[in-house]
Amino acid sequence: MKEITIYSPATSANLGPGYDIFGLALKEPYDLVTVEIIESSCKCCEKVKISVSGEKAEEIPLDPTQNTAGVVALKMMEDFNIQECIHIKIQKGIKPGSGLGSSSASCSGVAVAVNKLFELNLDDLKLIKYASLGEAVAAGAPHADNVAPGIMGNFTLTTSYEPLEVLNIPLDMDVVVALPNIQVSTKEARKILPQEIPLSKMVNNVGKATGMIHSIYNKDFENLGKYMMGDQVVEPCRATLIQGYDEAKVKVKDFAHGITISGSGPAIIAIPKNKECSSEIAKIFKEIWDCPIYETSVGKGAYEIKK
Ligand SMILES: Nc1ncnc2c1ncn2[C@@H]1O[C@H](COP(=O)(O)OP(=O)(O)OP(=O)(O)O)[C@@H](O)[C@H]1O
Ligand SMILES: N[C@@H](CCO)C(=O)O
Repeated sequence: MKEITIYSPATSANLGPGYDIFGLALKEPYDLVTVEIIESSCKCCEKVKISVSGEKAEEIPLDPTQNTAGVVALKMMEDFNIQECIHIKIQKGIKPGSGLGSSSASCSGVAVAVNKLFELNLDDLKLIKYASLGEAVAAGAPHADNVAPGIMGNFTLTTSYEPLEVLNIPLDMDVVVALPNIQVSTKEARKILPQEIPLSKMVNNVGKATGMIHSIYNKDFENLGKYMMGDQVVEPCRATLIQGYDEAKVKVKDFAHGITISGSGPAIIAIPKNKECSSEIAKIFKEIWDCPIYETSVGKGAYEIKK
């Protein structure tokens, strides 16, 4: 039967002061999402069947109403009156609960796959809207800062949620990412955040976030890293959840323009000063956490892999 496979990248959200707004697509790690049209007369009780392999596959729900990819597919199929049944095969390269947009990679991958397979011709913004519905299952809120770069690639700004508005900025930059073996659920890491903040912190964070955009346009990675580390609201709350993070911050100082928590953690992302510094940062991360490390760079959004 007809099928399509999508490369769906890991993404790093927030980048310090850009909570729920900033996001980066990474070249590695990534998920592969295959969607196959299966016999309409199949005996499966659902229109959407899911199977998962790879990183922590056993922890991922197969019920399409609980799996982030399933939720997106069901909604798209309902809206476009798609009668066929589909089998979603997710090969996880991104560990769930990582802070690298594992749940969102499935959402983005399936949105792009269903769009192509059924020739829906949806634009990126509509795909991001559908994909973000899946995030509500994993994070308790349909935040778009992972699915936006997951679909568009590069650096994205989700400038509005109602209505959804996303801006995309090309960015060619190396990063080093550590994935400490600590479990942090996005849902829980959102609950510990303050619902109200003093005006002074708002002023600080807007200043740092706007400074980041200026730095990106000027390819000034030194200032980008400095501003990225200036969040006074979210990062200080979550830093306490990641053992070893404070030590890492001190030890990478000479090698990184900046370091922060990726998404809701535990992943940590650093901007190296150069290639040699990238290896030094990777070494430091390995010593502290003895965990998977990715020396990678900003990359493309989800795309079809031609077989
Ligand atoms: N297709 C899926 N892929 C990954 N996780 C899924 C999927 N469907 C449901 N989940 C659930 O979502 C949760 C993981 O999502 P969570 O947002 O906590 O982590 P993450 O996506 O890796 O991190 P972050 O959003 O901070 O980058 C787990 O409870 C997992 O079982
Ligand atoms: N903006 C979201 C990203 C989760 O990856 C959060 O920090 O909760």
